[in-house]
Amino acid sequence: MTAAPAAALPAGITELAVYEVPLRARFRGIDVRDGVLLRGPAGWGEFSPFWDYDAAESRRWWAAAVESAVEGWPAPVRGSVPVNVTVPAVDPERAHAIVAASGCRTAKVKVAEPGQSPADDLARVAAVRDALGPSGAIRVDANAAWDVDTAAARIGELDRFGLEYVEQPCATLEKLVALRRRIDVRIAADEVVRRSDDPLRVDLREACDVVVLKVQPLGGVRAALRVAEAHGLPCVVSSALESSVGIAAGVALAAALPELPFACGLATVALFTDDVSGAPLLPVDGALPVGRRDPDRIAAVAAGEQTAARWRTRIDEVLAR
Ligand SMILES: O=C(O)CCC(=O)c1ccccc1C(=O)O
Ligand SMILES: [Mg+2]
Repeated sequence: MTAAPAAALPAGITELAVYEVPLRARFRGIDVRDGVLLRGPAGWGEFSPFWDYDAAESRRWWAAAVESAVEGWPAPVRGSVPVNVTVPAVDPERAHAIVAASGCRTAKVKVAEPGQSPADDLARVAAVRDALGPSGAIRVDANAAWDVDTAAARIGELDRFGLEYVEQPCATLEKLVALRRRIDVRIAADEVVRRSDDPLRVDLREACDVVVLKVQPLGGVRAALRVAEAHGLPCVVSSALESSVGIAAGVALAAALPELPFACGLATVALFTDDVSGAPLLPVDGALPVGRRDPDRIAAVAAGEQTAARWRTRIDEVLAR
């Protein structure tokens, strides 16, 4: 970064670097991913809240980056983390190719994309089942797009291909509770937890079977471990589409959880056309190794001055109280 933000950075932060990397396919309305890397005594951390999130919501993301850079992470209880391949809302041929190339035995498929039809979802999930074979696991993520009736109908159709769970099918806790009474497929809670004012106190009883944990939105590895403990449900660690620096924090969380019954959504560096690290955290045989990544390729993926300036402003807003 050419100039530091105006506000004082936390003690120990010695360097900021802004990256910008195009995605291979549009994902959650994003074509280019950007974010800030922070260097501290424990190593590098990532701060990359989405641009549609305000300063208040971004504060937990900042806390996660500072934890990574200044404090570091709790000790791992496993040395590698099984992961799912993430399939954006692409056509069936592309979905098939993404899964086949991944080496993963679990796939997470985006469904209910605005502008697409139920037939598009069915074709994509069919292609993913074909690529995985009968023994692979398929989960779908609707990102809160459906009302209860629509969710029940769509999940019934998609479950023809065998679903491990459906992530955030409806927006609210009440709708998830109503839906869960009507379907046999497990429900995973994502947005209702990570976008809540208090993720520790969301009443998930009867709303879901699985909790999705994301390091940045929950405010760090330790904060996410507390969320896992508070709910006492099986957890899946997933990314917020970070570079390998941020993904390493997700892997640290997954590695520190007492139980890890499902594959984690941490293979998303594969959605990037490039990475901040020359040793990107990409899955080998469906798993990621535990360990940090340094941004040794930051010069190659450095953001332009406009993007860098935008991030300086954003950090100032997050630090202003
Ligand atoms: O879980 C995965 O497989 C990848 C991560 C992912 O889907 C995601 C990434 C960025 C923002 C939101 C989401 C989401 O789970 O909805
Ligand atoms: Mg999700």
